[in-house]
Amino acid sequence: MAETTRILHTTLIPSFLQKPSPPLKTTHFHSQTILRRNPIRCSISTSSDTTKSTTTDHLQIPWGCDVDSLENASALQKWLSESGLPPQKMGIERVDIGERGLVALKNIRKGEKLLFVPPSLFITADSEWSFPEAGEVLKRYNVPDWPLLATYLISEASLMKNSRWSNYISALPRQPYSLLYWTRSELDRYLEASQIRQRAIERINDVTGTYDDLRLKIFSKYPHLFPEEVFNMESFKWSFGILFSRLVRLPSMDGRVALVPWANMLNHSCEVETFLDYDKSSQGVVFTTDRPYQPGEQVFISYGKKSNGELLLSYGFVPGEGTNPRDSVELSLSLRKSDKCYKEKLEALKKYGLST
Ligand SMILES: C[S@@+](CC[C@H](N)C(=O)[O-])C[C@H]1O[C@@H](n2cnc3c(N)ncnc32)[C@H](O)[C@@H]1O
Repeated sequence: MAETTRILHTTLIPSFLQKPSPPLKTTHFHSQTILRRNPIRCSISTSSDTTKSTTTDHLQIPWGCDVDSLENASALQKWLSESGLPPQKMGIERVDIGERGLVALKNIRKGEKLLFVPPSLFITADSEWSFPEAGEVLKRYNVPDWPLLATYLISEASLMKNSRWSNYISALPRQPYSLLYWTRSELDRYLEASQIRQRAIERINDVTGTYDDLRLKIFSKYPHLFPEEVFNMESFKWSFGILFSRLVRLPSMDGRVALVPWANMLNHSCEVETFLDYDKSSQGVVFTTDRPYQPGEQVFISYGKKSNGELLLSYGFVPGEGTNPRDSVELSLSLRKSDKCYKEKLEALKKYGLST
């Protein structure tokens, strides 16, 4: 999966909303006459937990499915094989770790390459828009990959069956596990004394700020392309939640980021060290197993050597207690220049790779 922290800090925070190049001449939108968007509807929350939300109105995303639902899984698998995914040794099933995941249907050897998802099935910043004019506007404003992909996902999702990605989007969770859905009091209560609390607050602020920027500088100028009933804070929370938990960085494609249907169904295990990447020889996204699997066993990849806090921050889960050898906590140490052993302490810190 992509290293979201780095991506956010390099692409989301800088002021990406530069002045656009000369205005678009196109003002007629043929596609819109046949494609209809599905607005996000309001429902009244029945929750009695006052710590949860400051408002009783809860906006519901009309696309996707329940986080543990297999209802759209067979349609997804059928669509993928009709769209060029080769026959697989795994299938989507309910699993103990990660709710849904890929499970071995046959014996899988250690060192075997699996998946082979072709690039035609990737969603990237270059994917074709069902509303090409909307994509052109964002590109004229030089919107970077992450906010562009977040907007693209909402645009396609709102078209429901009319999007070419409808089978993929229908199988995405309606509410991905993500700290973006936690309220401030939940962050304060459950992440008290953890540095992840501050990083979560910053991330929530980044997402909110990105949406506000897009709305102010682009969406409000093109309401016919980006209606507020569809492109709003709730849908952005959803799309960023999907990107944080599913966007893959592909080292062999120059670090390109992509949503890779099917590969997206793999859950993380701290016990494996195999990563997704593009394989030039087979021209698809693969991973190589580093252990054998028997039929019925869940197949895992690694989302990276991350601490429990980092996994929670990006993917919304924490591995079972004591199962993550990479778990760590950050400690802030300070060293005063007036300390009479300042030089020696500094040397010692440097020796162990600790920065000051
Ligand atoms: C790339 S998706 C994997 C497929 C996902 N389980 C699904 O059903 O769509 C990443 C999400 O899966 C879940 N997940 C992955 N690995 C997990 C693990 N080891 N324990 C718990 N949840 C996990 C988390 O919700 C995470 O945000």
